[in-house]
Amino acid sequence: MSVLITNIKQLLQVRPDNPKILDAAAMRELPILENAWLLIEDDVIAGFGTMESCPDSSGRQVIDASGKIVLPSWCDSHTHLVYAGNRVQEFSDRIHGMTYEEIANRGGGILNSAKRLNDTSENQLYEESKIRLEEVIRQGTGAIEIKSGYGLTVDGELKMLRVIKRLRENYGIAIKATFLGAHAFPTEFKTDHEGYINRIINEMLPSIAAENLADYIDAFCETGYFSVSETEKIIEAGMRFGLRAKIHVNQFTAIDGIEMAVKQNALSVDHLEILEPKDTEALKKSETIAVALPLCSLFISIPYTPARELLDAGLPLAIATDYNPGTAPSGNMNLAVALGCIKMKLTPEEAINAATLNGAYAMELSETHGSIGIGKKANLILTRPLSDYAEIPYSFGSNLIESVILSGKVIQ
Ligand SMILES: N=CN[C@@H](CCC(=O)O)C(=O)O
Ligand SMILES: [Zn+2]
Repeated sequence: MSVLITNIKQLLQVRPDNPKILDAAAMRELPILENAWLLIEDDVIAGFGTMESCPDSSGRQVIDASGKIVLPSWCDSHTHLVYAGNRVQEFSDRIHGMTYEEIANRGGGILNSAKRLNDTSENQLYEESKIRLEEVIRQGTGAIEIKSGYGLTVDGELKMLRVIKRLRENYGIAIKATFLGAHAFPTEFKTDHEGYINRIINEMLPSIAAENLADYIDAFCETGYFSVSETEKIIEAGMRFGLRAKIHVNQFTAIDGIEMAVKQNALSVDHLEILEPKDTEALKKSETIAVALPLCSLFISIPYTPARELLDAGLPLAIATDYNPGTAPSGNMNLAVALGCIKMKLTPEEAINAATLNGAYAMELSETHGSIGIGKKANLILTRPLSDYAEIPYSFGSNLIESVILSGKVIQ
């Protein structure tokens, strides 16, 4: 199958040299082609250029993109999209003044979702999750990471990861799976951390590896959750099974988890709403990327990741949604990009780079996703007619997407 997109007003993120990551200096630039064409053969980008060199359209499906913008699909490197039910009751409780921490302390939060999930069948969980996946695809996401972590039992974690596997098999979107058994301590292990960590290491990890269900390992490294040394133990165990770390850290407190994660060569450290100069120092000269989650900051009213501090230190940054029932019940990357600009003071160029190529890096997908280049996956967003790409974060409440292309197939 061959699809030719013509008369593209602005083709964004054109990087023929196919870089794998963009540091702060590179993030300032968003290479574009004006009045462009793009050719898709099967599921990959086969060519692009300006309209003077547009290839013959005969025998090809032609999409006229006059006035419209084309960009690579969003790469959402941090989600918990597989979950059961929702937490609307806690939403009301927070509106009435309770904090996330208070709700968690009375057995709500992650443990609430875990109870629901363990009472839900694998089929039901798949049906609920696929609705969310289909929605984020329509919102322009073309590569996504999905975590487990609402099972907290061997069966529950396996159930979640099998659902992620089924989603990967049934949809054209790239999906990476992360094992997050260390999301919270189940009530029965509240005073027996070692017992639960042993269960993660000796029971969950071997079963997951036997079915090849995970790409990465994660832990919630936070005061009241997993300490730095507990997190390190879990990372090391994951690495023995070939799972590199992506770590929840510095969401509420800075406890030196970033330094440890960098030492363990984590792929990403995610959240970072609370950041100290030593954390930024630790990230320099590392291959670990910082991932900001602005929808979480918006939804539970916590600080936004100080993106300018990270960029001023020369570091690369990715933006993701954190789609989950408790702190960010939305997988809308368009909104995450807009908040990156409005609340984190990123320029539109920086925010789009953070949500495409750097997001792909945070899933080890930047070879194939996140920019326009020959041979890269044909996962694209086509906007409705716009004056300029800066309208994408500017018109933050509007749906600017006219259609998306996933693995070369046009989805309206
Ligand atoms: N902080 C840890 N995990 C999720 C929230 C989980 C939940 O509340 O269900 C997050 O990234 O914000
Ligand atoms: Zn998260």
